[in-house]
Amino acid sequence: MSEASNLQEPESRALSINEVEGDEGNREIFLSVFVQQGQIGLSYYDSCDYTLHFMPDTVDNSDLHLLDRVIQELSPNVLITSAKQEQSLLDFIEKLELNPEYKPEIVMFPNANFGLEISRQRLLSAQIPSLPPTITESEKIPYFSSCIPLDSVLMRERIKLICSLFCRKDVVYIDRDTYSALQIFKSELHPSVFKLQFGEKEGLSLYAVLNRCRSKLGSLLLRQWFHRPTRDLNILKRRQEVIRFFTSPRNFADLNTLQSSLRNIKNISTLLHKMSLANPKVVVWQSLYKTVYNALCVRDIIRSMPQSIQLFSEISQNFTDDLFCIATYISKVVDFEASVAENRFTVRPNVDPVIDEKKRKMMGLPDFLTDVARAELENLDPRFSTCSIIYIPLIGFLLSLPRLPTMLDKQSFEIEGLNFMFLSKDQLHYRSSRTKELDSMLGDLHCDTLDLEMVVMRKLQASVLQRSDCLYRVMSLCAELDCLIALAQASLDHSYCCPTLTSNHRLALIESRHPLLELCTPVFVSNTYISSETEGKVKVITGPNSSGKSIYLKQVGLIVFMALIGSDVPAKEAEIGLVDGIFSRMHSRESVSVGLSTFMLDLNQMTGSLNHSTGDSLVLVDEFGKGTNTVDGLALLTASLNNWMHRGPQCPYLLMSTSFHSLIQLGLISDSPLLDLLTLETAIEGEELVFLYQVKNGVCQSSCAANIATLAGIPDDLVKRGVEVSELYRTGRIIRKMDSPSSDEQYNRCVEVVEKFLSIDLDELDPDSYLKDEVLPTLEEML
Ligand SMILES: Nc1ncnc2c1ncn2[C@@H]1O[C@H](COP(=O)(O)OP(=O)(O)OP(=O)(O)O)[C@@H](O)[C@H]1O
Repeated sequence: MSEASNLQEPESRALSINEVEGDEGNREIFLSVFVQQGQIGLSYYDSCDYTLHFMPDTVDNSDLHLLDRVIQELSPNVLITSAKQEQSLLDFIEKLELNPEYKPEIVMFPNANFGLEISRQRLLSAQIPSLPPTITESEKIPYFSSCIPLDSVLMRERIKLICSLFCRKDVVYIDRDTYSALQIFKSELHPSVFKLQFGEKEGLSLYAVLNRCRSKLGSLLLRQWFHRPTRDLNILKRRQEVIRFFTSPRNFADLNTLQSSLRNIKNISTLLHKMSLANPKVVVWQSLYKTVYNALCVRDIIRSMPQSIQLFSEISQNFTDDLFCIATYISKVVDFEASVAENRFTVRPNVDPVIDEKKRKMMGLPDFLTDVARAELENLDPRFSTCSIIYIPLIGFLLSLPRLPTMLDKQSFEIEGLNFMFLSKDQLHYRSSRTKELDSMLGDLHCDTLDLEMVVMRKLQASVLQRSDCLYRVMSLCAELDCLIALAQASLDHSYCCPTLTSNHRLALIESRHPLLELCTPVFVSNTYISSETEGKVKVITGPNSSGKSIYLKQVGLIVFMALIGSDVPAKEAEIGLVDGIFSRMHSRESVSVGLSTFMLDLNQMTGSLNHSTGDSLVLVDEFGKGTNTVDGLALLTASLNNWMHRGPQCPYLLMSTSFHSLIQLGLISDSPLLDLLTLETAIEGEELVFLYQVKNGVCQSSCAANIATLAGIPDDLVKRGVEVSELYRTGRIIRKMDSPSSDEQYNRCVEVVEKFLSIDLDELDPDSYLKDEVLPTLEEML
């Protein structure tokens, strides 16, 4: 018998997301950075779920690549650092301030704030909801030591809660431009005016295609995986085994049931934070109950699955009976129906006999008060036809009478034997001897009940918070499960295959596809890419414009990326040797948005690829060198290509597309066993160029620019003239301007010049002035 079925099913009323999940719109991230002797210390505080994350001190290079990645992932609102700082960080901050796209607030604190002792003290004085409030400082030390090595340099100004390690071991390097060129993320403004306040939404991107997560926590974790592709085989294999399980057809039903439970798992960090406040709202209790109930449902299903799968056995072990206790306590204690009606925490009957007794009295009160009111009416001035007895918390019982037309001012409100209290909505309120009796007889029933219910609530809060460790584990395991089910679902929907991850230095993508373009085009032509030291690590691709070169490059980059987050990939088969970075030279950002010229952007990207790629990196270069004079661009491209090839085994997996056909025709590339020349197939049907998008070995002989121009709708006469000029240039003949005189006119001009020449009297001729005034202007005209 499953444990969740012993509990009452939670109400399916939609809860306001912001109330329970934290307000993403007002999310603020404070990143604290400290650089010392090539080591970088980082920690950040996320106001969305009140967590503090930190990264143990790590070596970073002089350009602070690691810091760049962290900033790219988090986009912190505030960057905190010490006023006394190393040059590398100062240079980094200076560059950051030049970026018009993203400007965090930079805050510098005195260096003393970053000392070890002061940081330790700050941590010890922090309020951690999962720890009992009575815990002493010396008791807190072992707790903190289990989360953070306290001998590491810590730098936080405001600390509330320690949560997870922010560890970046084995993270694959991918820069901002590559993320954008490969369309891994793509944020767009929300088209609906009603949703404008929520800012951006995800456009067509790899993240949007793979994100089938049902919980917000899952989506956040998947985003984190996207920012931290890894070459840690253990992590990747752990993810793959779960995906394998859910892509098996006999497990579809479980996949769907798990997804409907995961949908109801809310952000537990936020819930626990709200639980630690004085008076959590009813919606928080509802949400917590729903979360725990659904976590138990997840546990019940997972326990029936093979426990040889690491994630499943972790869920079975870590979703302990604490969850059952929390759910049982909440369902037995909280009266959700009454709580919603009264908009406050209300205790169920049979929890506390004193509360029950008081509530019983309160329930019987209306009838009793009607009798009292009837008796009071008999003693009143006969002008009053009605009266009632009301109860106001903290004030007590009052006699309420309708205001008569003759009662105009305060004096006229006075009635003998009664104390006038106040006037509200044409009702006069009095204290009588009978109401005074009621006060002493029934007391402050309502307030007493509230106080007693508060005491019960505090106990319940404490018992939830005591079990917060288990809840945090539930949160992270559910998020992981949600992400992996999402990846499995995407794999099923788009017929992906499971890549074989190896530490061999080989990439082999058989019949691979572009994961985004295949969704937008009716027929996608799949292509194979095999790269290793013996199978051509350097591929130079030539092909007419629009033949599919860029798509081929991007699809290789995307597939390798997908494998490095543990996902299945769009291919028939794939073998992925773990790469350490993906570098690219592709157009992604507009030059205006970064304040650099297009060519300068190209050069910056190429510099990064040349300086930081290793034998295990994947480098994608699309049309480098086109932004400047052809000869100079070609020279730079050739030099870069030769530089890579001369590195031998340290040459990266290089995929380079170019329309500089002379790179090959003029024999500019050094001979190397690493080199492989590829082209994209096209065919001419009649006059028309047909793109086949099939990659094959070889070199493209013609750019087919004229055919493509015709396809694009350029007027025929312009295309004809283009072909004519191109032919004249290739064969080294003179190219005449379109507006040059016709040959008849030219003949007549020549005759004129010759006649003039014959008529010259050579004895009287001044050669200099003749040359200047007659010959040169005529020559200019003729040419
Ligand atoms: N494998 C494919 N299957 C189907 N359609 C494709 C494929 N590859 C490319 N295409 C189509 O061809 C278009 C042009 O592709 P792409 O941008 O890669 O060409 P290109 O050779 O890089 O062109 P250019 O040199 O002008 O940049 C794509 O937008 C897509 O519609």
